[in-house]
Amino acid sequence: MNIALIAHDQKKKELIDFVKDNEKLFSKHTLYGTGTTGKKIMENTNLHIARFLSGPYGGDQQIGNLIALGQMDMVFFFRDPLTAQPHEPDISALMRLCDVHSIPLASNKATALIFLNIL
Ligand SMILES: O=C(CO)COP(=O)(O)O
Repeated sequence: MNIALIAHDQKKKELIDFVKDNEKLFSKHTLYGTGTTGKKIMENTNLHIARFLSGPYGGDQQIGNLIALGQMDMVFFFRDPLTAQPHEPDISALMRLCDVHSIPLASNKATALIFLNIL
């Protein structure tokens, strides 16, 4: 599967720990990420992440493009609901495209844990 990994700054540690804990499962898939999230996951695991731009600079939109093209199977996007994001329209657009194309989106760890069953 093609899987996108994205986290806002306050959620990066949570996503990195989650990916580390499940590294063997994730290693079976092709992984994509926004710039900083992808970099930090690669620094903390042996996984390769195809990185796009950082979220505020267009990374969310680039991942949305792959969703629109039917080239993304699952999205893990640990969002920070308590901090205003300058690129909120891009974030909404990414989540909207997941709904338009019926792509599973885990926006928090509880959902991500359930998604593990189908990795
Ligand atoms: O802002 C993001 C998602 O909206 C994530 O971007 P980074 O991974 O570059 O921090």
